[in-house]
Amino acid sequence: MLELLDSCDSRRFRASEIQINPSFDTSSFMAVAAVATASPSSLIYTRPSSRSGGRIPGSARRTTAVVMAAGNGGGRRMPHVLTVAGSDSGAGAGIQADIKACGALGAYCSSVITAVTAQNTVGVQGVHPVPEASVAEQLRSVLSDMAVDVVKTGMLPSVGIIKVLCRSLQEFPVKALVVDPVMVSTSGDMLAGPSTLSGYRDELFAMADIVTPNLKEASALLGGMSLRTVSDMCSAAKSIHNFGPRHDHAKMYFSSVSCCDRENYHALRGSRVNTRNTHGTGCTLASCIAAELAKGSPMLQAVQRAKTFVESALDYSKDIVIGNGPQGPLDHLFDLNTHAHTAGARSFEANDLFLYAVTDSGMNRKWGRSIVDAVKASIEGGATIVQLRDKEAETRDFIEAANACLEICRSNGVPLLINDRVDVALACDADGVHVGQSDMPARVARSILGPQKIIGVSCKTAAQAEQAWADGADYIGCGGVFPTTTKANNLTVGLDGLKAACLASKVPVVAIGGISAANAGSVMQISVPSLKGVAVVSALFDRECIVTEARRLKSILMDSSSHAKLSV
Ligand SMILES: Cc1ncc(COP(=O)(O)OP(=O)(O)O)c(N)n1
Ligand SMILES: Cc1ncsc1CCOP(=O)(O)O
Repeated sequence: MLELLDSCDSRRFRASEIQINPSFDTSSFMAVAAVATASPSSLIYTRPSSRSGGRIPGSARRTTAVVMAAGNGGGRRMPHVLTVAGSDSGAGAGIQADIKACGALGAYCSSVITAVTAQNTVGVQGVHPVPEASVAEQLRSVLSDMAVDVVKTGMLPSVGIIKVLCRSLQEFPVKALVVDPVMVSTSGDMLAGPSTLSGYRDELFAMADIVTPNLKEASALLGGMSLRTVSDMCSAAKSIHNFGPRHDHAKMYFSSVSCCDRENYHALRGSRVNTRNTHGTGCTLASCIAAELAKGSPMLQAVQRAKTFVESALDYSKDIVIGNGPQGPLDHLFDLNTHAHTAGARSFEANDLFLYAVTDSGMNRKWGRSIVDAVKASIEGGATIVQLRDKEAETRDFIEAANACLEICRSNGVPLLINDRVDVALACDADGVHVGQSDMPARVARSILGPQKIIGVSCKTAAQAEQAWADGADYIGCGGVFPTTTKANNLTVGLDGLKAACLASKVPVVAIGGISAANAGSVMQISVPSLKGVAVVSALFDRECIVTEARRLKSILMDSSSHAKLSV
């Protein structure tokens, strides 16, 4: 399927395309993938202040800088979608859905409101078109000032408004036009009069790059034609295509199952999600296509990504309850919320670093215990955070061990991080990762893992600490403080090096390397506020009784930190 999709990539922005989507109004548009594919690297994450101790996180500062630079004519432009649609008071569809969907995919979304509707999960209680002159004024405001890449249309309640839009697009051409010919709501209520059919057919379709009717709308556009089989849908797509788009490589997409152009037929299969929360899926699909086009995706890729997004949103939203009616909305921002909602997961606090247990598979083998028993014992002894560090494990075994340890950590409210392996952390939904200077850069890990996960970075110097903060790290691990045999070829920074890094660090610090009950007190006594604890491997896992050693260390740390507090 992907090969077929790729074969059309060269036609970006030139093709006129038609999609008939029969299933959004019947809850049948289903999740193929459990993981959202909204390209994470293009999202700008700003983390909540509770995670950042009130400071402005690096990512938020960068966003501000971009906005200011763009105002001065420099800086980075954001992909920009303008939605021309109706307001849905319930915010499941219309303008509100469009803005959320574009935002979730990293595109800026401006809005021209064509109608104000009163609706909820029960149905549509009122439709009030906005006067044509006001629509024209809104269009001019946005299009004359902002660099809009793609226009996406939703509810256009009258032929007059369709004509106003066509004139604006002639005056201010954009890269692509996505037309979602909204006529009937998912609840079956009429949102545009029959006269708009001619407006679409005679005016707007000729300018469109893709048209995305659902089955009812496709049928209405074709004079009530019955559309039951895939073959019906294919011929409907071709008929609708004949209304307008005139480009050489004209394509047609139809249904959640397939899409085609003049020469090719592409399967876009999914499976059904059993949910009542389907309100706004049509608007969301069209907006996602628009957002992807604005980001520069070729049309088929944009359609595929949009479909994946909607499928994931349906899957993630299937159990949410908003309103009492039969048709609930999606949670468009599921990707931002998912990890925060993971049962047992909680946000990072600096004091989590107090007694940081870093596992070692070799040591546990030597003492004849499983990783799970070792982690259990460290938590029983008082470890406040655990890192799974295994340089030899096969990926499958690593994930299995991580899942087992995660269960223990979650039930004890202790975060579990994965050493080096962002893929393993993602696979088991661990609380985060710890990366070194030669591993995946923290800013890349952040863009992959999203705003909620914990990211620690190994740093030996003030400059590395500064960089880690700018990259969005939650904490740094500084060391080796003392010589150690656990990690080969590791430069020792000593207490002075630790102090320098702590003084420079804007995020909490944990000391690591050669730390044991014999010297943990001296580490904490450097008394720099950013130093929050010690991370140990052999002092716990290369001992006969992990619980006893953890308790001993904890009590030393508590003594020395209260001593340090008194002497500050
Ligand atoms: C808490 C903590 N600090 C530092 C390290 C070292 O990480 P790294 O530099 O990536 O070395 P390896 O652990 O990969 O050998 C750590 N793991 N944890
Ligand atoms: C992983 C790591 N990073 C710097 S030193 C070190 C090893 C710490 O092990 P130990 O606590 O046994 O000295």
